[in-house]
Amino acid sequence: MGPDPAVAAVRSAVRESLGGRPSGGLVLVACSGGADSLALAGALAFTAVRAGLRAGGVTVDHGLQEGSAARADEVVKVLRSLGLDPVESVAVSVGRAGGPEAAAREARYTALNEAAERLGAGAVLLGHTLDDQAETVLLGLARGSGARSLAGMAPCAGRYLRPFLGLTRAEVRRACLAMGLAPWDDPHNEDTAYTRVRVRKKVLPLLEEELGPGVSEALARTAAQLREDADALDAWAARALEEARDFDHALDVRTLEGLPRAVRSRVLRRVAVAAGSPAGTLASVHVAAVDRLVTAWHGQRGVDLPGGIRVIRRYGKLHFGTAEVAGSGETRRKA
Ligand SMILES: Nc1ncnc2c1ncn2[C@@H]1O[C@H](COP(=O)(O)OP(=O)(O)OP(=O)(O)O)[C@@H](O)[C@H]1O
Repeated sequence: MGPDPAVAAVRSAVRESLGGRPSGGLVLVACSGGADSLALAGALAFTAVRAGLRAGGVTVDHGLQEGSAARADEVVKVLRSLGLDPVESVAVSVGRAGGPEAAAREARYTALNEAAERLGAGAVLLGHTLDDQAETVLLGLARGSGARSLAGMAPCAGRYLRPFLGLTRAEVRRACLAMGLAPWDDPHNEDTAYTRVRVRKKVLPLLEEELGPGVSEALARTAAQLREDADALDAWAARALEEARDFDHALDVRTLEGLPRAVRSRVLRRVAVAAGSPAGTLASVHVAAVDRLVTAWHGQRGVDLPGGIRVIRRYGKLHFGTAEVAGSGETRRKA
């Protein structure tokens, strides 16, 4: 008798995601002890040996909940019992900036990056599922996001791999239990004070009830399609940027005018971020304001962006720089 179908599915998802890695390389699973990342650990332990890879694990203790250190110890024990080696527990201190959830995520990724560097791991696996992806897309739609955000989480981003984006949370949980692993259920996942939990527990079930089953799968498919579109537009923008930029890193307005707005706004965003405007606070209204310097210019002096970056149009070029530098340019122009 073969393995339980859910177990077979998680193993095959991990095998597919690890395909083509150089043999002998180390792959880490980022494990919280929840059903998703525990199933991931179980599937990795099974798959890695057969793929000629070494498998290890890291758990991060955010220190935010009662008993979190003991739980991290528990996770370490389970990962070791699966045969993973090395296994590390990393305690992080979580700041408050941007809210506790965002701060915990940032501290976690910093810790995972450091662990990957220290241990020489080529890949880190994350347990996000199709349901997480559907929630991300719905939240993005509610915020009016563009294609890049609606593309959701990438199956492969740098060293991070998400093998379970094609599997439902229920399927992954079944696999976890069928492998004899006891998941820890984070009480936060039940707390409807969090928008994401309300989307999971109220909005998506209502959509499924009213529109028919398969809404989450459909949202995840939308994400995958938009990822391809957004990748294509980004590649176009990268080429367009090379064409529009002169030796001085200023952008030629005529070249920009000839681009579709979707491509031009990507070029402008990219240059603004490279100049020092923080990606997180640079909103589409800011990019639209810079775009008007190109398409609807009435001699206005310039546009201020977050991070003290100023964009000015001068002699058919857009210049991005700190407000002081741009300001001195303006003075020169007037002189
Ligand atoms: N404490 C932890 N230690 C190690 N890995 C973790 C921890 N918490 C989460 N992860 C990893 O991140 C994945 C996603 O977890 P979760 O959905 O709780 O995080 P999120 O903050 O919503 O997602 P993201 O970090 O991508 O924004 C988990 O499946 C697991 O692989």
